[in-house]
Amino acid sequence: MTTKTSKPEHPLKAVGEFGLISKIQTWFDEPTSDLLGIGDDCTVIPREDDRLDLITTDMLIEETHFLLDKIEPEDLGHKSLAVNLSDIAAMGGTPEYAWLSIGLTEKNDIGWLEQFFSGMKDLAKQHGVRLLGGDTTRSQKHMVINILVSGKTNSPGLKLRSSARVGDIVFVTGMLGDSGAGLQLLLNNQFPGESPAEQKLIKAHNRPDPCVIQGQWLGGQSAVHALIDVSDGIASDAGHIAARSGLGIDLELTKLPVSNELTEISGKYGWSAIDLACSAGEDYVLLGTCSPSEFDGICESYRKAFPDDGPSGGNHPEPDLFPIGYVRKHDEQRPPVRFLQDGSPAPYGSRGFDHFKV
Ligand SMILES: Nc1ncnc2c1ncn2[C@@H]1O[C@H](COP(=O)(O)OP(=O)(O)O)[C@@H](O)[C@H]1O
Ligand SMILES: Cc1ncc(C[n+]2csc(CCOP(=O)(O)OP(=O)(O)O)c2C)c(N)n1
Ligand SMILES: [Mg+2]
Repeated sequence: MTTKTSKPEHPLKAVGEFGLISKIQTWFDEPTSDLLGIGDDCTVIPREDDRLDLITTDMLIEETHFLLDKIEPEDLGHKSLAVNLSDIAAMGGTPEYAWLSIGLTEKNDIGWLEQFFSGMKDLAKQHGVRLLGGDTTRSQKHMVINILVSGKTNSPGLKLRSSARVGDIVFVTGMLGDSGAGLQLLLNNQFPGESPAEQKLIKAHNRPDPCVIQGQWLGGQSAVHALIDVSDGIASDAGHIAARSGLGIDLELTKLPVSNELTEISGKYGWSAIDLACSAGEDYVLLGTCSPSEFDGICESYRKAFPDDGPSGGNHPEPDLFPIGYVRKHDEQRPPVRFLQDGSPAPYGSRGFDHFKV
């Protein structure tokens, strides 16, 4: 990649983001297999009559998650809620309520905030989500946005990271790598983008559409077993399904769905579209596993259910389920997620995004 921000090494680099989360789990003495707890896209709380409450929270910090002068305030409001709705979608759930905590700097004046809230409200309305509370503080240097979203599903509709089965087809619901390329353009000071292709990649990064209705639909399919959203890149997110299911995953590099715009702009700047698709993250498509005998039928029904762009257009130009690999048994000799090129192990290693390793 042409643009790398050089940051000092973080003291948590060796343990990493996910190693730290495991430590937090042990420090709190929280079990690893309990539905209620840490480890999936949402916390799941069983209620009466088979209802399951879903709760998720994600934080966005200026300069870590966004560049304030390279994102429209409406888009930042949209994205802050979208990344949380995406976690509800990844459980096969329906979002209901949101809580917003914000730390504001002198750069966030009232006009800017009105637009920020307009972007968030439009997405909330689209999905029937109500803002029920939050907290507001001053922040000295960086804007901080933390949203908590609650939602619901039921036992048959719940899709866990731990439910993959050997032989399942691994699929994604949309293009990979557009968002990562959009970020590279922003880091190269190309905002709002020179060409329609560049603008589209920046939009995929700054204004991702969460796959909420797609997640609900997949939740209704018993042949779909595991589901996660792609926030850290498929290399990492497929790894979460593999780890939680105690299995391995093989992903075929030639099958990754990559947009024409990503191919064009990667060619223009000499970027690797495959690297962006595997490890840049923030695609906010869903990655799932499905019984192989039922996959074709599920794809056909999916295309009928989503004949066009979905409710807000956005970054899913060809609604489809794209098969990208298989679930296999765990094998100590192989990495949990292995990349193949035309069926043979590829000389390719890829890690997803980790806050302490970048
Ligand atoms: N600081 C924390 N304390 C407790 N649980 C955490 C913390 N950070 C993350 N988790 C939990 O660890 C799991 C993985 O988190 P994360 O990778 O952020 O998931 P996601 O990509 O779905 O947001 C989730 O179940 C999340 O609730
Ligand atoms: C300025 C800037 N630098 C780097 C990134 C890339 N980036 C930041 S966070 C992230 C991964 C997703 O965020 P995270 O906080 O890990 O969300 P979660 O996995 O918890 O949903 C990526 C790819 C970015 N969006 N903006
Ligand atoms: Mg998170």
